[in-house]
Amino acid sequence: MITVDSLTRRYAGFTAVDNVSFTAQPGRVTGFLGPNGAGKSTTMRVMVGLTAPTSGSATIDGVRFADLPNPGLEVGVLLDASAQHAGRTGREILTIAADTMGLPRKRVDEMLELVSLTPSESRRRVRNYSLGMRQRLGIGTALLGDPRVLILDEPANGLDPAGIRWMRDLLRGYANQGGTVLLSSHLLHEIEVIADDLVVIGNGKIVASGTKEELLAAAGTLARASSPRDLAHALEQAGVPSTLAGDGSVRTDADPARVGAVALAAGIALTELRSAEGAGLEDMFLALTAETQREGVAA
Ligand SMILES: Nc1ncnc2c1ncn2[C@@H]1O[C@H](COP(=O)(O)OP(=O)(O)OP(=O)(O)O)[C@@H](O)[C@H]1O
Repeated sequence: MITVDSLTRRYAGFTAVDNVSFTAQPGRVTGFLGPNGAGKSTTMRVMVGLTAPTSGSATIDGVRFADLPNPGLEVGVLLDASAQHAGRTGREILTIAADTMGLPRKRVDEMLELVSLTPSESRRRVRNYSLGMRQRLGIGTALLGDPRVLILDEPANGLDPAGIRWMRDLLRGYANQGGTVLLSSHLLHEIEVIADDLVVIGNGKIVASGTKEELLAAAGTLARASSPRDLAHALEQAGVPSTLAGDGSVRTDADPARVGAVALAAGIALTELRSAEGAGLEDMFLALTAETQREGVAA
């Protein structure tokens, strides 16, 4: 289990991570979600001892990463797939890591096969790898020591849709066997398909956490009609409060059957009617993203 407890990291008056606490449990994939600059990488760097916390702690089964005798056998880490030595081949990188951890060389071939790098690809220098190949190699390096905890920063970056599905299946299988997976992303939908639990961070603070089901729980009803204003008006007349969302949909806490009945009675043809599953989380995430968006980019 990964435990982050009241973790704060300041840089010259700027608080990158502000009193953050959460856990990542064994047998679960925990998604660490937040817009660019939210503090995900900083939190993960503290977890693996690359950045010192200003206060608070991050531990793996109660032990700080720096105090683990042979960390690679306990925690698999992928923080930046492009940080691998560009002049070495994929096979060399895995071989050096295996030797450092005291693992048999056959583990290298097993990992190459697991991450689907072919023998000829494994003999190519990493500078000639695509980002997706680097991510695969990075995941192979993280899994080399058969650790029970995986910490992956944006591992889906650069993977194509087939690669993302491959990674999802790999991480699912790993968690199903009791492993603890923490992976970060700045994309809600990417993490939604992989994670069991979600921790959402914005401006250095945790803004939501819980199981995916809890966070995506039905948030009322979403309806669309050719004139959303007419629909909102009809709902208001019927005593059903609603809001007009920026995307032209009408949101309400009433259930879909009630909204359908009101629309029918008012002679309004609906073009969409469903429970607004996930809309709450998506709205919150978009608001967070907009808040942290740099000027100019937002426009
Ligand atoms: N060494 C440092 N010195 C000063 N500021 C830093 C340093 N490292 C990170 N920061 C700042 O801390 C904030 C959080 O950065 P961090 O890299 O943790 O965010 P992130 O959530 O991983 O973002 P991204 O999705 O863009 O990788 C940012 O504003 C960043 O500029």
